[in-house]
Amino acid sequence: MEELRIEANGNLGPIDSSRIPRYAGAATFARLPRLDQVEKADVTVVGVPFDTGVSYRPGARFGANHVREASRLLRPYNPAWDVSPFENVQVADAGDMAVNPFNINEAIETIQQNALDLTADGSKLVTLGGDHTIALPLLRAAAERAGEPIAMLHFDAHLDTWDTYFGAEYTHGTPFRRAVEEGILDTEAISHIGTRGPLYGKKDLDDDHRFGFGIVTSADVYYQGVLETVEKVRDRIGRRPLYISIDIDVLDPAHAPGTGTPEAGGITSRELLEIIRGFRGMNLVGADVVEIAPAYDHAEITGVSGSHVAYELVTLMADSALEGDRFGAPNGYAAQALGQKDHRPAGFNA
Ligand SMILES: N=C(N)NCCCC(=O)O
Ligand SMILES: [Zn+2]
Ligand SMILES: [Zn+2]
Repeated sequence: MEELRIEANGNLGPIDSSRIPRYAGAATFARLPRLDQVEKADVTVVGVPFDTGVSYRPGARFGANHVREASRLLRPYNPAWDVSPFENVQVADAGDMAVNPFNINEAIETIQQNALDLTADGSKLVTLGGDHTIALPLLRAAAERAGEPIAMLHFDAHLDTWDTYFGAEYTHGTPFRRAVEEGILDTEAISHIGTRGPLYGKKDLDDDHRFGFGIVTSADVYYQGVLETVEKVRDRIGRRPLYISIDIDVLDPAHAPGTGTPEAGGITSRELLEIIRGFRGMNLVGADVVEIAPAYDHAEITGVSGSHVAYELVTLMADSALEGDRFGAPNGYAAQALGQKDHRPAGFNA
């Protein structure tokens, strides 16, 4: 069947859902072209079907395709930013990395190499997991491309700075401890957001603090709100090269039931989307959305959350490619609601 796509500024966009029903055909992220259909992508979305690192419910190996399916309903204009991301930059879907499910060490090597290959021409990567183990090789590749240790914001119910499970060093509960040990993170500029739930002991927090992490708990987001959360981390990170890793279990299980290690008391999808919008102008060099396990999902709730989160990350990358300094510029609906109406995108009336 012919693909009728939206095209603008020389960028090949999504299949036009007003001419080809959005539920028809094979899924790519947001119905965007595959990487082999474009000359070069500024932003590449890639899947990593890998969940050999999980400590509880398996199934995140199916996460990327679940997000692609749920992303059919995304539309090309993002009103919270007044930006059409797929018009500003070329975004494409590279499909899935072929990762060995029986050998974690080999899988990590493969992911790192594939991430380096996909970013060799300067493209930025948004990776759909996969369990959280995959963040380590993705961070290695991002730090290598940046040429320096990078800042990181880690959205998660969990710290993921534990040491080992059953003696295993590379698991979904340990990637950020490994990353600090390897010196690939700028430990002046790393924070967890959305942390909550029971730990093994107080030592978990002491270790985490020693590694340099700041923590904005899920309760902090509730009590201080989106804007203060954004301001705090923006002050801490500034314009450093930034990687954002989003474990979907940062959301309350009501907003993301389809995940392997759910914890009650999470942030809402509205809060998460608004926090990302608050990062306008920050130097996002790479991102992932992980831990989506469709077997535990219902009515695509988690797939929808994941697809919108990835869409905001892509928008942040596309917005940064536009002219002008956007750092700290008010953005998102919360900023608008607080009276910064001059930044309200055209078309929204009071
Ligand atoms: N990264 C995620 N989602 N979970 C880590 C949980 C590790 C544990 O079983 O204690
Ligand atoms: Zn988690
Ligand atoms: Zn995690």
